[in-house]
Amino acid sequence: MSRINQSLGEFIIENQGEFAYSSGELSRLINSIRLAAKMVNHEVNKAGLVDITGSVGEINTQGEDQQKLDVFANNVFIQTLTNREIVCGIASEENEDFITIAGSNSDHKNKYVVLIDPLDGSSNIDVNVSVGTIFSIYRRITPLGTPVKKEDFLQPGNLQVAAGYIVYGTSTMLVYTTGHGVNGFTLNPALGTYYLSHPNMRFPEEGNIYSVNEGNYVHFPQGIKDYIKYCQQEEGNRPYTSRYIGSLVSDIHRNMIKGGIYMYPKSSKAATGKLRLLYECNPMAFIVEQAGGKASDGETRIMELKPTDLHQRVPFICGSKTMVEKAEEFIAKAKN
Ligand SMILES: O=P(O)(O)OC[C@H]1O[C@](O)(COP(=O)(O)O)[C@@H](O)[C@@H]1O
Ligand SMILES: [Mg+2]
Ligand SMILES: [Mg+2]
Repeated sequence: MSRINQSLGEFIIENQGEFAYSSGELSRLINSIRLAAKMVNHEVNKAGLVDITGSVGEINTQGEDQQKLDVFANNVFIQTLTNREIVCGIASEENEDFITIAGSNSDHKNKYVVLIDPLDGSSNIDVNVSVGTIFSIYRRITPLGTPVKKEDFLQPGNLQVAAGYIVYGTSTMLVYTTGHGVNGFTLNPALGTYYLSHPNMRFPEEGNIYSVNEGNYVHFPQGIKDYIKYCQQEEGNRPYTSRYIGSLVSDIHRNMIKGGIYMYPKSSKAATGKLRLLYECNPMAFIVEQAGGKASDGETRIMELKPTDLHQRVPFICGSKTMVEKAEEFIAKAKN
């Protein structure tokens, strides 16, 4: 049951009954993410001050120039989850391998694994443009009492028990789902409390915003080029408006509120696209679908893809249902 301005803590407790395996552990897990996000929010708001700006001068496991805030956010989430003894393993976009968390009794008794993109939209940190954090939660499939294994992290997205993101923008919001719809909570910085501001978020069936890095246009597959041309044609409610922030969380958050499509296709420069299946595409796909939208790699439902590698990348198209279906139509036509 939800009420406007209900606090996130109240909402979690009042809705934990909805959850199939409710034992309070998932609630504690989401509460820990809420806490870690507040600590990261505090640093993000200082972006621009010397000590938190710029690169650490190292290339991360993604081959990207790792930012100080990437490292800070990664440490905060890993520490907060580890200290609260509620997860048996964590996989992060910033870490080569997954982290096993035995627990203080070294008994590997915890049920959940968490996968995180601790700081999404890193290229926007130093230019004061909104960034985010993305999280995805699964029940482990290996036996309790044994160390977590890689297969616990390589589960298809449709087995997620919860997923969400935090957007650090004009305000800070935490948006998540446990498979019972999508709810958004805005942080009141004065009180340090998140309040339910966006109950039961829904993607408009159709929208008029398209989000894609058109700088890569010449490298895109023909189907994507044809769809972008379709978006720009003078017909019906087109041409659509082009909006691209370059932070996945912020682009999808805007499109969920206003209606629109986000695309990060494969290209001749990136044969499998750029975005990571485990840390970005699966959790955002769960949110998008729970809000009535659609998410695919252009052909296959993202959440049905069987992951094979901790850092695999996939083409990603998601948003308003009819717009994603139209894009898939162009992709299929160009293939024939
Ligand atoms: O600059 P590009 O190639 O358009 O890529 C932007 C995309 O890359 C990302 O920044 C990748 O995420 P990270 O910042 O977590 O590495 C997405 O947030 C964003 O949508
Ligand atoms: Mg990211
Ligand atoms: Mg990141």
